Amino acid sequence: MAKIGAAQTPPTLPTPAQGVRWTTPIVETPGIVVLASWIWRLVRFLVTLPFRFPVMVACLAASFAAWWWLGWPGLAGLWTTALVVSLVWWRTWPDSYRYCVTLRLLAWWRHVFVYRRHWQPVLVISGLAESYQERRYLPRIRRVMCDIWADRVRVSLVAGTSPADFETRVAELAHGFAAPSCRVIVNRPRDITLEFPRRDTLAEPFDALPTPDAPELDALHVGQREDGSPWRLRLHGTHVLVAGVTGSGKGSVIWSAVRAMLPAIDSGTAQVWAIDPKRMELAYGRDLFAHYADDGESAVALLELAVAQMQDRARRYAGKRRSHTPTTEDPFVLVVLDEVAFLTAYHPDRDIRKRSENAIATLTSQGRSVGFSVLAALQDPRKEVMNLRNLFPDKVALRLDEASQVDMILGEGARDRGANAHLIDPTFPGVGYVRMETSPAPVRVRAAYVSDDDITAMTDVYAASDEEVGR
Ligand SMILES: Nc1ncnc2c1ncn2[C@@H]1O[C@H](COP(=O)(O)OP(=O)(O)OP(=O)(O)O)[C@@H](O)[C@H]1O
Repeated sequence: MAKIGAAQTPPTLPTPAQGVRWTTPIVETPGIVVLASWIWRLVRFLVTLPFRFPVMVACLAASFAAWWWLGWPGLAGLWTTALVVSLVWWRTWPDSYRYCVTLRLLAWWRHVFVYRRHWQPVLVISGLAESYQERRYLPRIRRVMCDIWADRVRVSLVAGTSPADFETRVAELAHGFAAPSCRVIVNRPRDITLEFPRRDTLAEPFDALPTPDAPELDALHVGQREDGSPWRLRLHGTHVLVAGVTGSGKGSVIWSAVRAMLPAIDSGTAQVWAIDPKRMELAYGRDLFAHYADDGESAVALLELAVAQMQDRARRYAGKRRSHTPTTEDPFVLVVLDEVAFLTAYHPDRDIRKRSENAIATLTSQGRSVGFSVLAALQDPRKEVMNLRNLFPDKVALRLDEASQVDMILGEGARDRGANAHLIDPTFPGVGYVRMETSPAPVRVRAAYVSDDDITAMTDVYAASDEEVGR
């Protein structure tokens, strides 16, 4: 008799749990097969060892040969000679020694004791290990290389996964391998490199850079990239928007660019037209500018003059040439706009707002090929404040307030790829992220700091005379 309250099951129907179930049969692998597989792995390891670690194998082989033929004194002699050669090499050619010995040893060490050791737990916990038919597949480390500031781990992806899976887990990977950040570089299909900096090369500010003799307007040296190489900013043939909260160092990007252009300004092949609503940032070097405006009315007049000159140049070029080469007759014109939202959003006069927006839109959409560029700075990148963002092909994200603003500036996916502009330390002004034309992965950079004294010195040497610039 069924108990009161027990589940009632009709005796003729099987419950779903009692339906037919197929289970995978368990077949025991014979011991000989396991043994053969281990022997095969050992042989493969020994055969490939000289190709994978040629220097280490050669050292061991030479040591063994010295000991075999010459005994312990021979081995001691060999190692003493190696030590002396090493010391002389280190003292005489430190760079080549670092490249050929120190960094290779470091790469080997980090491969074995950091990446291989923690690879499985970090990848499994961060969700990058894949399972298929009850087997686990891990991306494979192909090689670890070190340079002066970062480790580069080359990885083969598991079939069916994509680099985007790694890009969305850069924070987990960085913390997992105790690195300050992680960047994903795609080499080929199923072949990526994870870049882990070992230290922050941009932690120390650096002074204004020397003025070049012949400035390249499409690659102005304005700062340093995280990997120690120069950060070159293109101005000729593009427009640049620099976004960052107050105190993030927008001024240093603008001033570094102007400084790098100085000889071209001096020779008359380039002009800077400046709009400075705060009257603090650019006023200091006012004499360097061909035109200067600091209130709404004069700023719009300046922008409309730039549009008129640009259109005149375009009319002259029509049907004759398709690109601009800076000359004294047709100089490269850089319109610098500090706090562009003052004109497009905050100015009380609606007419001024409308006219400036039209002028900026015209300059940014038509100026590129005739030698007119806009370099604009902005504190708040939201659409309500600046809806012309997309007319600027190149953007620099300095320290931002919110995570959501990163993609607004650098484009979709930039934050997933490691551009954490919202996490930049406030004590690191001038640090930011840029996207280079050659790669979708954002690059961390720092602008050189151009002090007030530097600006004064620049003005003393290079100030444009009114006659020269036709003011
Ligand atoms: N590249 C840099 N390296 C070191 N220090 C810097 C750098 N840029 C700026 N600073 C420091 O940070 C301070 C603020 O910089 P800056 O005025 O350029 O910021 P900003 O973004 O233009 O701010 P705001 O929008 O309020 O004008 C500067 O006074 C300077 O001391």
